[in-house]
Amino acid sequence: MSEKKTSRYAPDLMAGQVALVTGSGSGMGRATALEMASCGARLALFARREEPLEETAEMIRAAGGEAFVVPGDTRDEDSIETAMGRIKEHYGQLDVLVNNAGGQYIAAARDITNKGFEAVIRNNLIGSWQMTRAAADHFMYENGGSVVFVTAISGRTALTGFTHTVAARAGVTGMMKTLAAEWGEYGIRLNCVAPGTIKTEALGRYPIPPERWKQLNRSVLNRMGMAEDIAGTIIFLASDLGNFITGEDIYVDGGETLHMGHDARDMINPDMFDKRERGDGKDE
Ligand SMILES: CCC/C=C/C(=O)SCCNC(=O)CCNC(=O)[C@H](O)C(C)(C)COP(=O)([O-])OP(=O)([O-])OC[C@H]1O[C@@H](n2cnc3c(N)ncnc32)[C@H](O)[C@@H]1OP(=O)([O-])[O-]
Ligand SMILES: NC(=O)C1=CN([C@@H]2O[C@H](COP(=O)(O)OP(=O)(O)OC[C@H]3O[C@@H](n4cnc5c(N)ncnc54)[C@H](OP(=O)(O)O)[C@@H]3O)[C@@H](O)[C@H]2O)C=CC1
Repeated sequence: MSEKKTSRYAPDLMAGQVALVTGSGSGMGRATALEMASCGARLALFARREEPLEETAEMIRAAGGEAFVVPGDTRDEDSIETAMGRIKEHYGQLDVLVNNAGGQYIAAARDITNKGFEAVIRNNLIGSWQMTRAAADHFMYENGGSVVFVTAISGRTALTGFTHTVAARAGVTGMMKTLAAEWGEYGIRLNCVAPGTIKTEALGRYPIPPERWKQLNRSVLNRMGMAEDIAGTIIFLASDLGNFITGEDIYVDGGETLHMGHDARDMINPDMFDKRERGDGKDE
């Protein structure tokens, strides 16, 4: 169930559409770009490092798809303007924007400086705003479109060690809802996908050995999330499948955020809750 799957949607689901995915040189961004290409979308790949983007583009081309690399930084207006201009020249249209780029560092709130807080807000909130505003200005006010933001589960629960990014992601969700209300009349839909703990290269950047992630994972589905789990939901929202969905915030966390308060399994007898063979009920 957890193995990587490709082409889960119809191969023409996104035919004729152009999609820009930020942070598409790795992790969820790459998985989304690959799967969108397998649905017939033509891709524009955006991140700071060109080499990983070229690798993604090569993977797409090797599978028969079309991809175009536009390096840039979501915090840098000039690089965004350049990217939009190049997309206009190359494809002449942009129908889907996935704001997936982001990142932060772990720190106790008492150790976060104002400069550090601002850096994380810039990377995760302001960057997403700047991309979205530019996509609307250049393409979507005129022709409509769909925007998906990748956030985090922090809208529903506290996430100690991440005060700055929780503030940024909650900001993205609020911004998304308000833009959805304002921009419906332009035919622009906006939604968020909030991932739980997802097994990507990024987890390797935390000071935790890989096996610890398995222990720390609170998904009720007994596995870690995969980049493809997130990609599938992003495509559902971005494509025509989500045609009447806007202003939504979908959690893809394997039930991670179901845990609130006490857990009886820690207090009573854990065996009571063990997985058991079920009878047919006749003798019970
Ligand atoms: C959401 C839940 C789960 C999420 C999972 C993932 O996201 S997986 C993704 C896994 N993670 C990633 O992918 C990592 C991505 N993270 C980053 O790229 C950076 O954290 C960034 C977003 C702040 C870069 O913004 P930038 O280039 O604008 O920043 P800069 O380098 O110039 O620093 C500005 C200030 O920020 C502070 N500060 C910065 N780093 C640290 C630190 N390690 N330690 C302490 N403090 C730190 C410091 O105050 C610094 O000022 P100083 O003291 O130098 O005068
Ligand atoms: N993995 C997880 O468990 C979770 C991740 N998230 C978030 O989901 C998103 C994807 O995560 P994941 O795939 O795991 O992470 P990755 O670090 O693999 O991907 C993030 C990508 O964003 C790009 N990026 C970062 N900052 C910028 C920027 N300022 N401008 C342009 N590109 C940028 C990076 O490329 P480059 O360095 O080349 O610019 C990188 O490829 C991120 O926003 C992450 O914070 C949220 C919840 C959980």
